[in-house]
Parts: sequence; structure tokens; C-alpha cells
Amino acid sequence: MAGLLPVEEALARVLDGASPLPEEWIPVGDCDGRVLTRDLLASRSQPPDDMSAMDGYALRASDLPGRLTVIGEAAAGRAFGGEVGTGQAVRIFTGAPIPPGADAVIMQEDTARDGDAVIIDRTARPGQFIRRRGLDFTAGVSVLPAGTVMNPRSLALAAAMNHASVPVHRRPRVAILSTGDELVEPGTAPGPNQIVSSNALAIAAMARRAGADVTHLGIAPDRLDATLARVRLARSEGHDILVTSGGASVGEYDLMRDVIRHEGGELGFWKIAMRPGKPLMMADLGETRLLGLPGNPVASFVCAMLFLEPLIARLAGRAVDGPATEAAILGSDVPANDLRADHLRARLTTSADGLVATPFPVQDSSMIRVLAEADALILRPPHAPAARAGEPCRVVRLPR
Ligand SMILES: Nc1nc2c(c(=O)[nH]1)N[C@H]1C(S)=C(S)[C@@H](COP(=O)(O)OP(=O)(O)OC[C@H]3O[C@@H](n4cnc5c(N)ncnc54)[C@H](O)[C@@H]3O)O[C@H]1N2
Ligand code: MOO
Repeated sequence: MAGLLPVEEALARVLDGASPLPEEWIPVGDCDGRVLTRDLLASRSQPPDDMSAMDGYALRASDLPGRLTVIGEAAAGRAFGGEVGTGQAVRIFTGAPIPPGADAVIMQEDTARDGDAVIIDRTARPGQFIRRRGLDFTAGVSVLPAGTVMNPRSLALAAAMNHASVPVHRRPRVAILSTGDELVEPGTAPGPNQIVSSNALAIAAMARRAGADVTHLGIAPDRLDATLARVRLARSEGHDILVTSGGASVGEYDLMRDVIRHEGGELGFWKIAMRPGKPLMMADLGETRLLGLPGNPVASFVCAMLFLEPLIARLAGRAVDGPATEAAILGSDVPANDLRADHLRARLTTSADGLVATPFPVQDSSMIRVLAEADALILRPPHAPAARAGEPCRVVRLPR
């Protein structure tokens, strides 16, 4: 099994030359998960004026304690027109501008009203319950730098800074093609020897979570012309990534290498030192980067997790960190590994010693149920020696 490319080298090639996609402007409400292409400046200060933080009375702290004359009212969005003088107070509500002359707010719970007067038998600190102009942000300051991955909180901040639309990297466009004479779509009545296609749906869901727009190209039978037609469609529609599933191995109906050759693409690699997922391939077909995933469902999933998600992240402008690994201890013995980095489907439990990862006894890469029931992948590096239950290991949690 010479010539298997190490996983790290394969990932480097998948990412090689892939850079964040061009800018587009989108409504601020739609930018969750998108990455800013430019700094966002505050176009106003927040709050725009000194504001009350409480419902109560605006007054001069030096007048307290005392009986003050209430000369008017200020509410959010509606300022009091005059000025507060000695011995005077303005009825004020949360978010209302502090009238000139006042230097403190006292909560209404600490007051007693008597007609036009308010009686306050305590003192106030100057500035009490006043939010100063620009407390949150100041006009002209760069608050959200280019490269920020937007989330519901930063989205709210961009909106509050009065950006109706924001500049972000375009979403990667991913087309997904399943190949195989045996495949039928879910919900049809499979004939003898047929298999319900599931890989494309898993890959699409992962790609969407990673921030891509997804096009389904359906199922191509194991014929070069039919497969080529769909690949050309994906290219002509300007997809950044074409993911194929199946046809990656060495069988007589495994067409993907022929497809790449017919399209004038150069095979970036084929076959990597990984289990599951050995026959992964990559090629550039013009502007479209092709990831040819193996057909075995677990292999296609793990390859999508390790290679497609980082590629989408890179194109979307996000940092590519690789899957976060955690320390755990083995829940059962594992045999020595060969030259392929292994990814054992495992359940996670917690014990007094910490996280315990127990591999499923059967690790066949066709087993979708085991994949669905697993919590994590135990990472077994190439040539890792046999290990006993209780020994340390590294795991990657599977997305929930
Ligand atoms: N002589 C060799 N045979 C195989 C090798 C090898 O190195 N030498 N590698 C094995 C490995 S590892 C894998 S993984 C598979 C990959 O094969 P293909 O990419 O060519 O995939 P297919 O043959 O088309 O399908 C394999 C298996 O997966 C099922 N499948 C395919 N597509 C889907 C789908 N969309 N949804 C659900 N299931 C799917 C398909 O029915 C097959 O059962 O090759 C090994 N062989
Ligand atoms: O990639 Mo294959 O699934 O290792 O069997």
C-alpha cells in the first residue's frame, strides 16, 4: 500500500490556492455566520446623548435631600424641552435624554409624589443612573474588524451602528453528485440489489452548516457520459466545489478518474493514508475544485468532515483550525494500527477519570447506524501501537 498520501498533506493540497471568495453586500439581518470583508465603523454614537438608566426623576444631586418641583417629563425618544434649575426635577423614563441642568437620576421607588412636588429623603451621587453619550460605542470607531465571523450578537451590534447592509465574503457554492447504478433516492421503492442513497444528504447538511449554498445534482449511473454531463452542469453553473460520492476506487465501474481526465483536470491526489476514506481524490476542473469522496457512507462522511468543511471555511473567509481534539481514555482495548490514520466511531461517557471513549466493536465503513449512534471519532495515528482500556487517546466530537 505504498503511495498513500498522509492526511495532513492531503488537507494542505485541498486548501492550496483556495482563498476567500469575493465580497458581496447583504442585509444585516442575514449575516449570521458570514465573515466581514471590511472593518465596520460605528456611524453614530450609542447612546447618542446622556440617557437615563431608570424610571424616576432627573435632578441636581446638590438639591438632595429635599422637596423638588416637577417641571415636566422626558421619555425615550422625547426629550424635555427646558432646563432643570435649582429645586426642580423632571419626571424621566428609562432611555430618555437627561435634560440640561440635571446631573443625576433617582429611581421612582426612592421618591414620594405630592402633587407637583416630589419628596426625596436621600442623597444622590452626581452621575447616578446616567448612561453617558458613547458609553457603548463612539462614532467613527472601528468596532467590528474585517475577518469577524458574524454571530447573533455582532449582528445586533452592526445593526445598532446603523448598517442596513454589510460586506461579507460570498458563500461557497457546492454541488453534490452521487454516482452508482445501485442508488435510488429515499422514498422510492428500491428494486433488488438497490441501495437508498444517503451520502449526498449528509454531505449537503454538513456543507450548509459550514456556510455553503448547496445544489443537488442527483444520482448519476455508472456511465461516463451521464456522469460527465452532470459534472459539466456543475462547472457551467459556477460552483466553487463539486463533491462526488462513489466511483473513487479501482473497480471497473469506478469512473471518477476518467471523468477528471475527460474534463482536462489534473488529479491533485488519489488515495490517502486514512481509514475510512482511502480512495479520496481531489482535482481542479477550471474554477471548480472537485472532491471525489469514497462511496462507503462512513468514508464519505469522515472525508467531508476532514476535507470539505475546512475547504468551505477557507472559501467563506473563516479560519481553518481543523477539528478540535480532546483528551479521553479508551473504554476498551484497541489493536495496533497500520499505516492509515484511523477514525474509530465511539461512544463517549464520563467517569471519575474523565471522558471515556469506547469504540464500537465493528468499524465497517458501510455502517451508517453506528455512525449515527457515535458521539466521537477516536484518532489513531498511523502505526499507533496496541492500547489497553484506560490508556489515553484523542477524540474529535461528531457534530450534534
Ligand atoms: N480492490 C479494492 N477495492 C476497494 C478498495 C481498494 O483499495 N481496492 N478500497 C475500498 C474502500 S477503502 C472504499 S471506501 C470503497 C470506495 O469505493 P467507491 O468510492 O468506488 O464507492 P462505490 O463502489 O461506488 O460504493 C461503495 C459502497 O458505498 C455505497 N454507496 C455509494 N454511494 C452511496 C450513497 N450515495 N449513499 C449510500 N451508499 C452509497 C455503495 O452502494 C457501495 O456499497 O472501495 C473499497 N474497495
Ligand atoms: O474508505 Mo474505505 O471506507 O476505508 O473502506
